[in-house]
Amino acid sequence: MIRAWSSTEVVAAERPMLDAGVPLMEQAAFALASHVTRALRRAGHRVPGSVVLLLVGGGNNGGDALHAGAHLARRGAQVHAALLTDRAHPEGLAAARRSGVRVHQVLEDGVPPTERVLGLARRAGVWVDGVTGVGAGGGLRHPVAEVVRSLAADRAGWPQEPMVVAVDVPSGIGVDDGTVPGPVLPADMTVTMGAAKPGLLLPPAAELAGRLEVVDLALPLPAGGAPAVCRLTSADVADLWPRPTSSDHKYTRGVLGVLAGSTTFPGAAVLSVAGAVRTGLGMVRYLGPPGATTLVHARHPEVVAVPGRVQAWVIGPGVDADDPGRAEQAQDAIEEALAAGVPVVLDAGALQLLPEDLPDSAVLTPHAGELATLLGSRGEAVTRDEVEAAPARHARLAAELTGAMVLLKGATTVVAGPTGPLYAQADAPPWLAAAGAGDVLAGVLGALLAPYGDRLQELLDSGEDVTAGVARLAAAAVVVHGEAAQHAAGLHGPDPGPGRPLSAGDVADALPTAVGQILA
Ligand SMILES: NC(=O)C1=CN([C@@H]2O[C@H](COP(=O)(O)OP(=O)(O)OC[C@H]3O[C@@H](n4cnc5c(N)ncnc54)[C@H](O)[C@@H]3O)[C@@H](O)[C@H]2O)[C@@H](O)CC1
Ligand SMILES: [K+]
Repeated sequence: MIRAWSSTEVVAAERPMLDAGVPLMEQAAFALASHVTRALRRAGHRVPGSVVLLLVGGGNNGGDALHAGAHLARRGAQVHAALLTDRAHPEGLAAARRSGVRVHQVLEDGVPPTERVLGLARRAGVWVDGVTGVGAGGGLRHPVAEVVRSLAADRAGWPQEPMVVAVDVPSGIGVDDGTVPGPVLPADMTVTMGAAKPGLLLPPAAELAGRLEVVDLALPLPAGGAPAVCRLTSADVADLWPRPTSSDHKYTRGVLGVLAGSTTFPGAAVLSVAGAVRTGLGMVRYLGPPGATTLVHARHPEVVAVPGRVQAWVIGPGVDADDPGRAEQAQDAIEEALAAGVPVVLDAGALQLLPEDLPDSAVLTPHAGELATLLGSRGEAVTRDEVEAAPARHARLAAELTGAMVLLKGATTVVAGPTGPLYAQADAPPWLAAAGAGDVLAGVLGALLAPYGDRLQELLDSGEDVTAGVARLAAAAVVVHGEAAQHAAGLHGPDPGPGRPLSAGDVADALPTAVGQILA
């Protein structure tokens, strides 16, 4: 699991080590230089002869860049440092000069002239972004904001873009909330010090961080304390997977009720059932209109289409909340699920039928537009764009207002409960942005929740942190769904290339392979 800690916690953890004289900046800079070296080699270049430009701000982030530049210069790189303020880190600057880094004080009347920085930048194959790190907030300010904006625009126009390496974070992101309040130079790699920061995992900032490398500085982060943001890996998913044993039967493996599909959207029923069945569970009970039931049976004859006891529910994919009969049926199912105290996934149409208060064993699965509508119905008027600009904050707000777990779908999906760490999963290839993919995800999540349904009350009674458990399972469902999409898009294997188009059905069909690979 990748854990991200807030900038306050990281700075607090660094303090006793710095007081004890541990040379954290030297360690950080050495690791940074090593990562740049490795990245150059991966790209088929050698360090001697490579031209590196350090973009240096006035704090310790610039200090890291200068010290790393000194290492790279000693390894034979031609290193230039563009000082974007008049207060560059003194020891870093001295070390850089001693090692042959060419230092350019590019300020004119206190302002770095963009053309001059661009001139240096165009000669370099690697740009090291050491403008600001955890010490800055609220987006880059004038005048460095203009420099960074021009560099980002200039780079995008190059036939062969330089490699951008961000020091600690891409300068200008919202380090703790993942927002992008102003210009940011998108990085190919971010070398982050001590621990990942929330903005490196949360969208939209995370999408500007590139490959993430965490430098272990042995920081005394609170033992057992909760990080701000987590990201599950396939290995974490394997650990929590409900692997069947020889003593299992269909009821112990979980029975999932699926109320999905309508005359208008019968396909959603097929896809959400496929998501559940192909993830693996004891049984699916399907409730829907006759036409959709026929379609479901044609694909999944094992599905039972009569009501009965279930251990979890998926309610809402393809359900038209404006169809009074169907809305009433969905509402009854929601009430039944909540009264029985079993986990329930509330998707699509069901999001318009929510009761006032929900438990955190209910998982809402909106996309940004649906979340904006949901928040609007709770007195928080926001647009879809506002949700997309700060997904973590809005997902958390919706969780606080409803009491439920919120899984906000996107290129990076965020899971937020009313309390506890957030999860941010970036497992989906862009090919997954296709109709019906969300229906499959609802089914996957239902299949993962069903085996826990009967034990939920028991877990609550024993003081287990159910919120944390449900959040983890929701994040796990996103991992499995994303992995299946990788398979369906042909993105597995040593040299996968650009991938290929997929349908939601292809994703469902790839689920057994994805699960098998995760558990292998
Ligand atoms: N505490 C330490 O000794 C360690 C710190 N490390 C590095 O130090 C960084 C933190 O250093 P600092 O606390 O000095 O802060 P930063 O270097 O992150 O930022 C402070 C600098 O940015 C400027 N600034 C602040 N807000 C700005 C804005 N909105 N727009 C433009 N400029 C702005 C300030 O004037 C100052 O020059 C970390 O991100 C990491 O890179 C690492 O070396 C590890 C050890
Ligand atoms: K930076």
